[in-house]
Amino acid sequence: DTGSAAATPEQYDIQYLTPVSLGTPPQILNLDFDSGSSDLWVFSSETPASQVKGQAQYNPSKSSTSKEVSGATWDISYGDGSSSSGNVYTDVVNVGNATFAGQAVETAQQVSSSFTSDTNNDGLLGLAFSTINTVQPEQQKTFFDNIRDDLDSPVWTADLKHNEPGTYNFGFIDDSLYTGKIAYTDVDSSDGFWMITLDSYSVGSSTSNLSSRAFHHRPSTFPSPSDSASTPLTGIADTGTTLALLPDSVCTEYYSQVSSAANSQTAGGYVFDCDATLPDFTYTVGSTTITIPGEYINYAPVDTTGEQCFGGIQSDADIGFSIFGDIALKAAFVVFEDDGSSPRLGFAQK
Ligand SMILES: C[C@H](Cc1ccc(C(C)(C)C)cc1)[C@H](NN)c1nnnn1Cc1ccc2c(c1)OCO2
Repeated sequence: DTGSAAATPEQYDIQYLTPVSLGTPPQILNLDFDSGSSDLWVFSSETPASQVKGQAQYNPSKSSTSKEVSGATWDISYGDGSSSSGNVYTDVVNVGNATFAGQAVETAQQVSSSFTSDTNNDGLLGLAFSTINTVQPEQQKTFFDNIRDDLDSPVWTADLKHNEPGTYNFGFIDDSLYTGKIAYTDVDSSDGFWMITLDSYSVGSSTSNLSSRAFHHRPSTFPSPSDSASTPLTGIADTGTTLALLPDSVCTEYYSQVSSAANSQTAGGYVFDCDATLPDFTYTVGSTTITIPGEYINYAPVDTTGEQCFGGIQSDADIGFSIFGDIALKAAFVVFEDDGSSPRLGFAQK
């Protein structure tokens, strides 16, 4: 079995939505595939009308293959402060022809305001590890965990793009979607996330890290480029988070290259003049180097004046690990591989 479906970005690539077919006859909902959470939940006939603003709703009573999971409930809170909760059914779920008949479909009886106001997002499809699924009393499996054994290969891949549709594939690696080699790194799934350590990162093209003076005249206080070029970054690969949330030291190093940048309390992070030229951000996984073009890091205007823009790299303070969100992932072809025992992440240029 294999599946292939489009990942279409909302404005500013704030999230990517993918059509999913639920039930019999098929009910199509556009879901946010989220490798940083593990619940498949949807707006439903059970969501109060006051909390629905244009979203498509899954109606289990209109599906001949839905079964209520008696006594089961779910309740999830996300790091950005949003939340949702409700009941659980099983039904046929089809993602680009990869199909599982008894997938847990969590129907929302409550969603927080940020979900209500996101009119095109009909729910989330979790692709982190099933150990952090929130259904009680019996935890449910993610779509990938359910279909893994039926897939030609125990993988799913993300080819997210900047301001244009990309692709989520299940069960196969499409060699036409990348160039060079896929470099793999081991995943620590003990917290339920695709947690990895990137071998190094660098800001701008390496020469921009050097002082303007000749190499051998660099004063000893100047941060040697090797400081960042061999510093590892530990974090989670999270298709459901828009930005790259990185350590304060990395943010400081990055925005020190942007003369108009400031860390704004009011804006909630680093902002700069919208006409600023931003340096690239490069990270390496084994022998593969991924470069995020500076223009991707000019994320979006802070307000309608369009003078100040919000950075795509922000601080991971208070989270406890970095989050390699869409800003970092859309520059790469990413392979999420899990044979059930030793999960790995692969990165390739494209
Ligand atoms: C935020 C998303 C989950 C989500 C996606 C979309 C939405 C809207 C549709 C309403 C736009 C809300 C929520 C993320 N998914 N792994 C997540 N789920 N749990 N933690 N994270 C990542 C994190 C963690 C901490 C942070 C953060 C982010 O932003 C600021 O601080």
